[in-house]
Amino acid sequence: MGVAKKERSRVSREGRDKPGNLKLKGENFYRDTAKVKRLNMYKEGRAQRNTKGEITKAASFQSTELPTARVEPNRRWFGNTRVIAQNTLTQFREALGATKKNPYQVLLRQNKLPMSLLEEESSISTPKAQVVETEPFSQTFGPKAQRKRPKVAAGSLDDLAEKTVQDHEEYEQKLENEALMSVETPTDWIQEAREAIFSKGQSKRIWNELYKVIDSSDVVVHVLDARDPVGTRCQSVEQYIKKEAPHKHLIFVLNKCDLVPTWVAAAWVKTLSKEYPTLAFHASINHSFGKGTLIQLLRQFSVLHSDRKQISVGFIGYPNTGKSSIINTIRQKKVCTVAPIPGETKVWQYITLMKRIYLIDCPGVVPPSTKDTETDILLRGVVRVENVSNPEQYITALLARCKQSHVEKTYDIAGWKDASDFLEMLARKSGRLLKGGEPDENGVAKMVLNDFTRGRIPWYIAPPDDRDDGGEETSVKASESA
Ligand SMILES: Nc1nc2c(ncn2[C@@H]2O[C@H](COP(=O)(O)OP(=O)(O)OP(=O)(O)O)[C@@H](O)[C@H]2O)c(=O)[nH]1
Repeated sequence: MGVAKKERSRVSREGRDKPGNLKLKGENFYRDTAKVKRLNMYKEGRAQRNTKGEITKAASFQSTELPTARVEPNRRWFGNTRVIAQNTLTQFREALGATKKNPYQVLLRQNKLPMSLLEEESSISTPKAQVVETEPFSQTFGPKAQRKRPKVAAGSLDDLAEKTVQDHEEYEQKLENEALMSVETPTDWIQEAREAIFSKGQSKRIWNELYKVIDSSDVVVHVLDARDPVGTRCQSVEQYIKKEAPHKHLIFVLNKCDLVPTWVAAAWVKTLSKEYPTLAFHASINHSFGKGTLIQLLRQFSVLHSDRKQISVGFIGYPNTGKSSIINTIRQKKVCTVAPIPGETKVWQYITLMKRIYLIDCPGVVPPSTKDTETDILLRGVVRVENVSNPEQYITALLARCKQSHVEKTYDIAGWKDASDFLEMLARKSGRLLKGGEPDENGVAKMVLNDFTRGRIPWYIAPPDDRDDGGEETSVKASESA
């Protein structure tokens, strides 16, 4: 019996209606043209060799005679091109550049404008040494080269030193930004050396929450503490927004203005307004300040984006600056949990302010920085004081930030020589003694630190002197009348 016949009888015996692997004559038995073509294509992929293994005919892809693979140029490619004169370009750059830099003006329809013409950065960030364009090759290189001295960026040693310092600062800034982008801190060795509690607000989880809030917001409200706006400013986050999401509006809200004299708040608003629109605020459900202005501003943003169904406003900033309190104040209701301890807000939270405006509360974040000491971090209120193991060591720095008369008035004591003496006097005055009459310096130091961060002791960082207009001065001074 032939193979085909055997196979057919096996298939019928097993009761199957389809033949097995064996090909039977009939339908699909012969290869059709398409299949033959495909099989030949596979075959051509290999080089043909003789019995010795030498290639007699190269595979098609190995052939040196390549077919012409050229896309024919088309006039339509250039149909959407405009040519503008140099002076028109300059006018455009001046007019739009001024508007773009002004924090109180908004550039609408950025997608429709040739924004790339405004930014000349690309040519600056990748400078090309256009040597051959400016001097012929023979003059620049080779045996007849006339060029002896290399052209360096700095003219003198001082210039070079200055440039090195500048480069170093830029490098540090870059590291910080990279850390921010990768949600990892570049300063792992610093983190390890520090107590874990001083790394609060820097965890991956918190940064992820921050990114979620930034991504979902059209307006980002950066909440600063009026007593120390520079210390509670997250510049790396600002730069991140400027670079990655320039279409989002960023504004500053200077909260806790009730804890500083009016002139200090006014001076800080003036200084910070040069960079971003800044509002002074006092968060309180019944006796607030700045609530109307903030709501008005948010309404203006919603009008600006009238094409959208709603806008989202994200509140970001250091822990304990009062983000949740501001939301409660403008909602006139306790919608977010507020506490005098940092890290109260754990995850982001959506709140409806009105039909077209949503608010988002974000946990407090602390940007990784190589410059901040543990004392700076503690006195900014980032850390829960009860977890600090040696609170006494920070009292010297604390006393240096406050005016002596205010501390005397707050605790009704006077004439201490140093921080330890101060703590002892305070412990005796308030009756906080340990067994055997020893003053409880640890407990008293924690109390003083809490009073400092919660505003019982008046203090503030002096705003920069308006006369020199430098915007850098942050010397520590105590308040005149808080
Ligand atoms: N004096 C004064 N205290 C304020 C003001 N705003 C907030 N606070 C206090 O600051 C503390 C922290 O407020 P929260 O609203 O919890 O701060 P937060 O920024 O949400 O804090 P995290 O949850 O850690 O991110 C609370 O004890 C508030 O009562 C203000 O304008 N003035």
